[in-house]
Amino acid sequence: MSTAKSDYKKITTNSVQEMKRNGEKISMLTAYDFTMAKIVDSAGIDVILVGDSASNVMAGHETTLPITLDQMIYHASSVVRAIDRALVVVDLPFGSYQGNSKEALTSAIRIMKESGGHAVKLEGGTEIVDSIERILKAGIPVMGHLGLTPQSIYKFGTYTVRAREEAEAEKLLEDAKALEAAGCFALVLEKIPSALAKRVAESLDIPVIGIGAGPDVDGQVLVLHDMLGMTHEFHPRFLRRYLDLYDQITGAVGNYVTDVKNREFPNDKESY
Ligand SMILES: Nc1nc(=O)c2c([nH]1)NC[C@@H]1CN(c3ccc(C(=O)N[C@@H](CCC(=O)O)C(=O)O)cc3)CN21
Ligand SMILES: CC(C)C(=O)C(=O)O
Ligand SMILES: [Mg+2]
Repeated sequence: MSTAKSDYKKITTNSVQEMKRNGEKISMLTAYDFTMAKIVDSAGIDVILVGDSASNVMAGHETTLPITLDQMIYHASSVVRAIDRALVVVDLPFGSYQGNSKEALTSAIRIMKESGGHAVKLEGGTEIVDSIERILKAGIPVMGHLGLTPQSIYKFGTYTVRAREEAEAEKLLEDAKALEAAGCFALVLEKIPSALAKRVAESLDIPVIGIGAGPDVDGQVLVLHDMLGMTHEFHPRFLRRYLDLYDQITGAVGNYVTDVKNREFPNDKESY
């Protein structure tokens, strides 16, 4: 497939599964606010993730752990108001689903009811299958997330590539199969070897969307602010920058400051 954006009018969980069956790659980016979501949706993205990376990108926290369910709902409701076409998936934040399956369901229902998002994403494998099943029984689509799972960063201590060792790789494949069996409509794989990601994508019928998982998966996801070059200090190997907005914004703001200082803004045409 060499087409740019596909001709789906509205993306659903069924559409992304159909894309995998048809060999069409799935495009996914994060968004956390109305204005950015409107641009990304108009540009033809398939899936918008309201990621808990908002904790880093929007709020300046070091990890994704501090962001709350209320804050995720605020971001997600802003995104939902902007979109005409994309499927909107919302991360369940740390602490809103790990307690038990009832807590997970309550959190997922709040996301759906209060934000208008279309699906939720949870980090983890077999240990959260009962929660996933309970959420699915309520009619809420679930996306899985395996490999580098930032909500468990303190268990691992680093953001290095995951599942390099054979035992870990087998465990990840088993987790992926368990998520598919539980009924997840798709799965994110973060920062794992390409060969393993390929194996997972070939072993599953549901779409596998990679970030730092190589080319042989069914779709790709990046954090919007990273690919736009706004997050200056963040340059993992998997990141491709499509713009250098940090530098461009710095230049624009610098020009504005100069104009104000030099009394060159506003001019007559810009005044009443
Ligand atoms: N801005 C942003 N982009 C992301 O992709 C992102 C977030 N925030 N926050 C939540 C998680 C955390 N993620 C991460 C974090 C670090 C690396 C990483 O590769 N860090 C180091 C290497 C660390 C190591 O190898 O020990 C790097 O090279 O930048 C990758 C994904 C992905 N997610
Ligand atoms: C990096 C993606 C997959 C994510 O979970 C996030 O942005 O929170
Ligand atoms: Mg996340």
